Amino acid sequence: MVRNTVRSASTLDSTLPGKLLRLVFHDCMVEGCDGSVLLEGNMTERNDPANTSLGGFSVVESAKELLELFCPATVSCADILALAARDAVEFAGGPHVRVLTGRKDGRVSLASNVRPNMVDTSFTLDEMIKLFSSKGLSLDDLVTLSGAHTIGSAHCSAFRDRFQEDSKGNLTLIDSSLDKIFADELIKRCPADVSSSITVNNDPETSMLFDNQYYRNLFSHKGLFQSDSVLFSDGRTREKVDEFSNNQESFFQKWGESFFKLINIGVKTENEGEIRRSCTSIN
Ligand code: HEM
Ligand SMILES: [Ca+2]
Ligand SMILES: [Ca+2]
Repeated sequence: MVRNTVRSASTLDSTLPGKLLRLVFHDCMVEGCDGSVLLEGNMTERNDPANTSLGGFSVVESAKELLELFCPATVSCADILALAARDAVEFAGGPHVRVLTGRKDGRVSLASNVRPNMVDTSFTLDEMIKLFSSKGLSLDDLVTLSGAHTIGSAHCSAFRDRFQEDSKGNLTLIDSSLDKIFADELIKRCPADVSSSITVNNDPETSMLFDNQYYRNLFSHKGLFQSDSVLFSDGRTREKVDEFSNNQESFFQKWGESFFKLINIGVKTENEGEIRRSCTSIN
């Protein structure tokens, strides 16, 4: 049922696979993979600036409504999210990977929990390594999971820190790790006074396809975020980038392992959680 819901929604809206994949990442980093990111309310995780550009919530809710009709109180929102992200990757051309189920939904969702647990594009490699390892994710997992940026898009503000605005309102590149021609294209699409709704493809070459193009882009200095570029510029991660850019099979195989680790972070069982009736509020 989750699969069919994701398939039909993604056929109508091709931006959904990227949204669903990002959504599970933001769920699992905060309070574990427990659907905490789905809860609506005044001070919930969704209100933190890192989460205001998240999407795909309605797909999770549609799958939930269907499941509640056919097997009430059985499938958690946290499981739906993990399954939906897995299917989204597959529909975008990526590998099919296994997902275990049995996650309970959490009852806690606090905006103040997001900042200390979420990565930011301005992070150094050391900061990213530290945060990932606190979730049980290794350096190789970081390189592999960053490959998610082979699909989806980003708002102009997400990479604005790579440019500086002069007194006339013109942007200039201040980050030498970015290709100049690519930077000019980004400035054209995202001038200083750009509307906050404008987005740019994460992968300028194959934005709809889950492939290893992300790693090739890093080689040609076309990583969109500073946190992407650093994976190529730092010797500790460059070797994996090199391997994945030359060998899609190897990326797909490692993706299965790393994604499996991601969607099992801090899983709640038994009385640690519940099976929500609706994904946007606790029972
Ligand atoms: C390692 C550090 C990471 C940083 C700093 C980062 C940051 C970002 C930012 C700023 C955006 C753009 C959001 C927007 O403006 O709408 C984005 C998009 C995205 N991220 Fe990441 N991300 C990271 C890792 C990951 C991981 C591990 C995954 C999943 C496994 C992921 C999946 C995605 C996807 C699929 C999108 C596109 C979303 C869409 O199309 O709506 N990211 N990321
Ligand atoms: Ca969570
Ligand atoms: Ca791609």
